[in-house]
Amino acid sequence: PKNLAEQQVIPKPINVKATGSSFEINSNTSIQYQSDELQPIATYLAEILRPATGFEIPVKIMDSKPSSDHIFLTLTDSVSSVEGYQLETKENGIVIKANKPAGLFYGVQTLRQLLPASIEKGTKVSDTLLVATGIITDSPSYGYRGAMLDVSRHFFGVDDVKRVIDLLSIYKMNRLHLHLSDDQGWRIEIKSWPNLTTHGGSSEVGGGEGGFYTQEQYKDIVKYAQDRFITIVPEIDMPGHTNAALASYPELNCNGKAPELYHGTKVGFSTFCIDKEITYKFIDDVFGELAAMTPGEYIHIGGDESHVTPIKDYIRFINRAQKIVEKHGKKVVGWDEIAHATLLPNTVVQYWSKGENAIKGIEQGAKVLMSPATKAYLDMQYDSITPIGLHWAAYIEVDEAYNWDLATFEEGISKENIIGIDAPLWTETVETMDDIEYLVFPRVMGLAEIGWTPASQRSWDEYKVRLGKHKDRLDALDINYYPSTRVPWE
Ligand SMILES: CC1=[NH+][C@H]2[C@@H](O1)O[C@H](CO)[C@@H](O)[C@@H]2O
Repeated sequence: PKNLAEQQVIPKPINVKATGSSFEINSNTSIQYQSDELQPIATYLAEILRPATGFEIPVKIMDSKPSSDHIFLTLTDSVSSVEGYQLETKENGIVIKANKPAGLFYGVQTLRQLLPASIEKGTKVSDTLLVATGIITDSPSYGYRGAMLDVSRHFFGVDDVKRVIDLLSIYKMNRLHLHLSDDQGWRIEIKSWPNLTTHGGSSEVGGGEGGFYTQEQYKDIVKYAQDRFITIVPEIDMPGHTNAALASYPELNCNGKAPELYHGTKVGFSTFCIDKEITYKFIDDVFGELAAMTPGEYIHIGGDESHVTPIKDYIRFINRAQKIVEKHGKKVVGWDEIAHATLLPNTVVQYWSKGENAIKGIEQGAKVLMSPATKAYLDMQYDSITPIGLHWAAYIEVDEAYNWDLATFEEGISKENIIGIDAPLWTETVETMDDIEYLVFPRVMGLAEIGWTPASQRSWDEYKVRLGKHKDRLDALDINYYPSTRVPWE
């Protein structure tokens, strides 16, 4: 195989020491884990290797006396970072060490990329599976590395969401933010307010049939994500972007009249009725049911573009909404306008358009989640002829999506203020899984690297070669990526 140091792993590992030989995965190879909690990770790797090799690849608790030819997964305090790992490959076996299971999972993702791309096809490969020997010591720069899928403008079913989870996990992303409600659709069943989905979930942009997740389906998505060390961050956008909820319940409207369902793509025309107590009963019920099925620590309350909510009302609303979320045991994330309100100590400000809002948040002691629209918005067209996507913020080619850093993007927002990166895919113009993959890939890979690898170790000139050599892997994974002419695809 290529020397370990010449491998094309994305995100780029922090430290690679090659020893110039190789380990062969053979018919004796087993995957052995140190404790039962690690068995699912061992099985995850086995289920990649078995179809590719045709070997049995048994998965079992570690033998008392380790022998050769095996892959070992062990936890140890000698790895300090909670998501870090050490991957050591010798001629007679592989040992992946980590402090927590997540680190082992990331070591497995790196091992996956040290093997030929053909293993991703799920069929028997001709080449012998050789892994270059050496030691990879790796850990992420930021703890929040994620993407957002807007399932409101266009609805995407459970299988599409699971495909997104599969693909994000390959690049060590650990958050999926689901934009579950907006003007055009309410996508999560709330048992105490059933019309939200029976009516509010029945359409989408362009007038299609929409759809929604039952609570069982949402829990299935949460577990599928958790098994891949991805935490779901659910968003209920408010007080603006609420036409679907307002259309579902007349009593939520100040004038007591429910608007029609909305199939367009305008923003900023809707608002909850700030002065009605039922509004707060509503969000208390919604956040109560959502929190009960969301193991992650965050619930996103939206807060963007409340253009028809008087600012003083907006502030009162955001202040109350935060307290309701925290009453249900969750921390709050909101789009950067929420910084006009009084932020609770754990509230995170998601920077999408106004740096001064994020800085207002920092002045209140808040942390920032970086999603600047000119760099991280995956719904932006690559250029003026990209068939889908928007360009209100910018055209974002693959190099432009890579050529920036979280800690230097905005004067006044530095590393210690930032919890990580979130790459939003808004779906006004996105209707199919192919559309999702076309806008998300390859840019999300560079954004995953921005969240993982220190800026001092990154450059477009080096990354573009590594990305170009990743082509056969993207093809093997059947990803409908944008073949940018700025990448030397091999
Ligand atoms: C936070 C935010 N609010 C707006 C803005 O981003 O632009 C998106 C399109 O790029 C749009 O869909 C969204 O409703």
